[in-house]
Amino acid sequence: MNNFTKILATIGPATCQPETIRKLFDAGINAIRINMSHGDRSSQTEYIQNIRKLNDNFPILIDTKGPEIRTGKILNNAVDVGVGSTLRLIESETQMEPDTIPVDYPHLDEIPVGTRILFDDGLVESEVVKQEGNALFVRVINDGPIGTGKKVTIQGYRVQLPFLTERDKQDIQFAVEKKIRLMAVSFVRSADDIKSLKSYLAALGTTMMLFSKIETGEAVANLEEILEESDGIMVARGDLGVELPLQEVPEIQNRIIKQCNQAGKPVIVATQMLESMRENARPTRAEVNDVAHAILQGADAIMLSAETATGKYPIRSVEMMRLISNQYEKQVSGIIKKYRRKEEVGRTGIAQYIAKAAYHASEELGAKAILTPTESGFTARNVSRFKPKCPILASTRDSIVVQLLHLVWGVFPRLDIDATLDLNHYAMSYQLIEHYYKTGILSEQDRIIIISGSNLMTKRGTNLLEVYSVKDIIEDGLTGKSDA
Ligand SMILES: Nc1ncnc2c1ncn2[C@@H]1O[C@H](COP(=O)(O)OP(=O)(O)OP(=O)(O)O)[C@@H](O)[C@H]1O
Ligand SMILES: CC(=O)C(=O)O
Repeated sequence: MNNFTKILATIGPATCQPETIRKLFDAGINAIRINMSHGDRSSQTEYIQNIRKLNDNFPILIDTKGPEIRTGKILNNAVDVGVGSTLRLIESETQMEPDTIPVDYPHLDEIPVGTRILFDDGLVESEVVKQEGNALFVRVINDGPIGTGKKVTIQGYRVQLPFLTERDKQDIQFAVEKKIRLMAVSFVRSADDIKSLKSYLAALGTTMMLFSKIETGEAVANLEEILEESDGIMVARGDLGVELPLQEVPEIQNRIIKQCNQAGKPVIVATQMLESMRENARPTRAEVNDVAHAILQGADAIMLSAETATGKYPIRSVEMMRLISNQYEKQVSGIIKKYRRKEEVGRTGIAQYIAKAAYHASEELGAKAILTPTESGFTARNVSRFKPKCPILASTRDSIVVQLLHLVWGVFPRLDIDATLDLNHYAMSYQLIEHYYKTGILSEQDRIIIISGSNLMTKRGTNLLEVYSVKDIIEDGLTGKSDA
């Protein structure tokens, strides 16, 4: 059992066929992202159907559009704009003339002359030179292509759209109908945004695991409260790099990863990780270094965007990420140990202490795995913080918890709907070990660690650490009495 770092791949025209999805699975992805800013209902429906045909339970994460502005449909899919040229921005769905760019924003008349407007995460930069009715005229500062559905960033301006737009609500309803349980939430600004989304989901009679995307200065400032309300975080470097000075992105990424690790919540590092592989079969050295760096910093998951959505080498991109993660992931515990030890003195709860003890025991005893029966995933997430060298085998009765745990570093979740909590402790341990023994994950000579709550019935939380030799427990059987 390898592949502790989780890989999230964005699906798109390059990868939506079943045979390609199968290859993505085989290359080692752990979840698929559907970016709701692109495609239409029929393509999104097709993606979900094709994924589920191969694996009905495969984790799918929708990424909301959020209160953002995008270009409409551009003729021939992209237009090259030159430095010094003037473009006219209007609210429209489709481009009618070459020098007019349609955008999906009704308040263009609020944007003052002199404002910087960036397209496609800053690829093309421009400045407003004139307002005329509802149209804005901008002068291009650096040239490049402007494509269909590309992000439009108006610097220093707070977009006048509600946190949950009508479009987002429709997209979320669609995801709920399709029984999707993971969501990356765009442009979260505060904990209140997440609370309002939870209320909206509750009104729809459901819950989802929510990954807040940190992509603005406001979100960076409110990280602690956002993290508290969220199930996980995504470092959305595309927007971060245009909303804030680009050179600040590395230190923000570092801070977010540390804070998520400390809270025991999964963090995904996203955007341009192997960007050049959209066109090339091999990444740049800098990209390989970026992926390695995110892993060594303690990221739970790394993401592929256009590389797998529209790129020429989607499968190779996943394979490359796997090669890099396999090279570095076993080194993470040594690197994070120093700062973790300092942080935790005097702050540890009982369950956190047991998780830490499980990590230490696994290293000293050379354990094959740490087993955690878990209701909410909390225990498994807490062990994952220490990045042990052996897998964390988590079994839970809750399918939404399984989905989340697929994105947590080093955790291999299993849905165990038959788990009975009225078993005595030994019998529960026996059943778990027997399962992993029969499926070939454990063998007789292995030692394993189980952490759980001593009183399964009252669910008082994790307070027990046990160490077993697989051979002994298999010999002793369900009741713990050896026949010999
Ligand atoms: N479903 C899709 N259909 C077509 N193209 C897609 C799809 N998903 C992604 N893409 C393409 O891949 C590019 C990168 O994907 P990514 O998901 O990072 O989007 P993005 O537009 O940069 O926005 P975001 O900030 O939401 O991530 C997109 O700009 C788009 O061109
Ligand atoms: C993923 C995303 O939305 C970003 O990087 O901005």
